[in-house]
Amino acid sequence: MTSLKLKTNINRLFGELTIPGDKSISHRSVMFGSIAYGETRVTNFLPGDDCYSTISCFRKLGVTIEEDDNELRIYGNGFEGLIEPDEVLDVGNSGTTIRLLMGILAGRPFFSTVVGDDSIGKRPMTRVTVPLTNMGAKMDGRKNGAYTPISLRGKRLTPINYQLPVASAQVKSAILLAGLQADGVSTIHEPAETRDHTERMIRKFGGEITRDNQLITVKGGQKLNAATIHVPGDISSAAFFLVAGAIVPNSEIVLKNVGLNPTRTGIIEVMKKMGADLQIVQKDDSSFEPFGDLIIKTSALKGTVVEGDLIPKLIDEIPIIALLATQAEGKTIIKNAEELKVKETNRIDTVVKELSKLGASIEATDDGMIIQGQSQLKGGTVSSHGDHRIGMMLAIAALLCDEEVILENPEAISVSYPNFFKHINYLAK
Ligand SMILES: O=C(O)C1=C[C@@H](OP(=O)(O)O)[C@@H](O)[C@H](O)C1
Ligand SMILES: C=C(OP(=O)(O)O)C(=O)O
Repeated sequence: MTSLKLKTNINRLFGELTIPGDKSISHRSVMFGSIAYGETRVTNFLPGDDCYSTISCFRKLGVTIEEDDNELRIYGNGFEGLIEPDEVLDVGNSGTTIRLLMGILAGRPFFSTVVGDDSIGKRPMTRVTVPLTNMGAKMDGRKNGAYTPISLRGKRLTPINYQLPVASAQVKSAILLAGLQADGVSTIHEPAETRDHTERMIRKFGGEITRDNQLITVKGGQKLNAATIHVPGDISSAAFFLVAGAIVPNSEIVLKNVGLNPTRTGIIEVMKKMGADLQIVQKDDSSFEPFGDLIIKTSALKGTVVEGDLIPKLIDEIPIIALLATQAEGKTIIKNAEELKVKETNRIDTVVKELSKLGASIEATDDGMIIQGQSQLKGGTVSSHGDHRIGMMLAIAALLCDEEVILENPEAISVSYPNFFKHINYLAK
């Protein structure tokens, strides 16, 4: 494990950034390219570790995937084109890869084993193994099938009518990918709307899927055809610079080509409610995923409450929203966010622990956190705990610190944003 001296005490952030490709959409472009027929071309694919884990798994399943500087090309032969892998499928640190992959493998008539790193080994898998087993797949794993390694033998699947016990796009997507292989029509009811990239991908690849309020319906046996995908920038990555621009004095940042799918824009809603000087310009709704440019300027912020159906629309942004709240006037309360406990780390614990070290006034609750605003942040040694979003949040916090800040395990950041430090250095020039 290495450590890094972070940039501190910054007077201003200024300039224009093009945000790298969306992680959720990049994963799905490889998966759908692999289960469709023909040559899928993907531009602005995120070159993050998690997305390379997805590519590596599908190569082991027999799919030819070529990559050069500008483009990814995936040569799919339908679900039937996937073959039994000779090796275990290693998803690294990626929850999205393992859960969606299991949905695909559930319907394939061969044996496979999925594994990941230590963090993946602690994340719950029953949420996908239960519905997929109900559809007919055979699966087993450590602790009665709850944790990796998990072995699977896919089967001919029966459709399912399923009420999701948690608002999770990964679980929904795993069932949809299995549903596409089932003998009949499956329905999924989600307790709150979650990111809908899988639904949009099904349509983009020529399939049909319908939604009526929180009820989603998909028919098995549809043939998907290759597509040309341009991946918009990741709003979850843009979030770090939206917050940085709002809290570092005298700043103005333009963020280009940011994905603005309404199931992902909770951070914009919250920042506007807190009083952020944030504008959306050049919005383009004509593509399968909307995108646009964002302008953020230093802002006078006030505390807020973040809760309820908004949580799934900003789940990955909560660590950076917590930092934002340390600079707002008054109290911010984050509730109904217990899902944070089962991410790359327990993000309630790691956010509270690491921001407290820098002098923030923040306490953990059962389902979120309470933050008292307007703290002067100081220096210290902090850790990403191997969680990319915690590492990036701490690097943005350091910009406000007037003493030295050392970040342990900064490498984790390459999971979703390999150029992150380059982008900070560019804006803080
Ligand atoms: O479907 C996806 O691409 C994702 C869904 C979310 O997870 P959950 O489905 O577990 O909420 C999110 O936290 C993750 O970063 C990506
Ligand atoms: C939770 C995350 O990803 P995953 O679940 O794919 O590991 C994330 O990127 O914040």
